[in-house]
Amino acid sequence: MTLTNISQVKVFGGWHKQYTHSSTSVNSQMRFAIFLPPNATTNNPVPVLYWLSGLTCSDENFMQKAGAFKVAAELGIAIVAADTSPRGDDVADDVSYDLGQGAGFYVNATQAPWATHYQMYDYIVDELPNLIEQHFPVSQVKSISGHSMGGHGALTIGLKNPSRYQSISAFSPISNPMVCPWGQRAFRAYLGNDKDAWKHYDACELLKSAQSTLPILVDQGDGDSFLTEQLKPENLIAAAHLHQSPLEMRMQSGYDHSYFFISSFIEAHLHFHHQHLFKM
Ligand SMILES: N[C@@H](CCC(=O)N[C@@H](CSC=O)C(=O)NCC(=O)O)C(=O)O
Repeated sequence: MTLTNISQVKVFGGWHKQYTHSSTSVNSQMRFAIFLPPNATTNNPVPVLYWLSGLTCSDENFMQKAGAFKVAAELGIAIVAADTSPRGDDVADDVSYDLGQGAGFYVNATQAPWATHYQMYDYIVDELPNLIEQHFPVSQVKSISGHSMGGHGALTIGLKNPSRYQSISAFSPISNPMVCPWGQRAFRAYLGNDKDAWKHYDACELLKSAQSTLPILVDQGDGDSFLTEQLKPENLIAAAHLHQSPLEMRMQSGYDHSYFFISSFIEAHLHFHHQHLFKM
């Protein structure tokens, strides 16, 4: 698979680079960004934190706003930021910000017109890590994190694939998409009306049926304007409680839904993942 490098810049002794490539799973051109810490070499492959962003985002929001590079460089962790959907003139879209391009919800769509390209679950779980491990000085050891729609993606992908990841974290995740407007709209479009199909992509439903899970850290601002209607962290806590799943939910006083919040706590998330990425 050919990667095309479209930018590279040195930061905190490491490198931030963007690439485009032709994706077989989503059947379109895709772009991602990678941060490589200074100690990443062929002789010293480093573990990777995969970052999934929220509605309206691309690979750039996290990389430009989260302030993650200094600590990732110190800890020797690579970070890969994916796009949030397939893109392009021939890719189905919607006029609203919460469906279509920029809003792929990290599922494999089964419904027309979305199913042709919206296979973001396969892209994130299989295709992107395979590409990253083939082309960069990284190991197969990985963890996953994300924000809002990307927090939902990190939780569901981590919970469904406990052997592939070491740890999961999320900022302000859409915790129970089956019962909130953002999730219901996306799942109805991408997955159809059968709610049994929705359960495979709902973190609360996955926790309810989980016997054991990876360690999970969630930070949620109590000043978040989406908290009550869309995010529902109390449902995640209740679902984790059923089987004593290892969830640490931290309510953070006064913080909103923005990248100001993410940048305030990203250091703690990197340390949390470091503890699990390097325990082997
Ligand atoms: N445009 C919408 C809200 C869009 C928004 O807030 N997007 C968030 C993620 S929300 C959940 O997935 C985001 O990360 N935006 C990008 C950023 O850089 O802040 C509206 O106006 O309500």
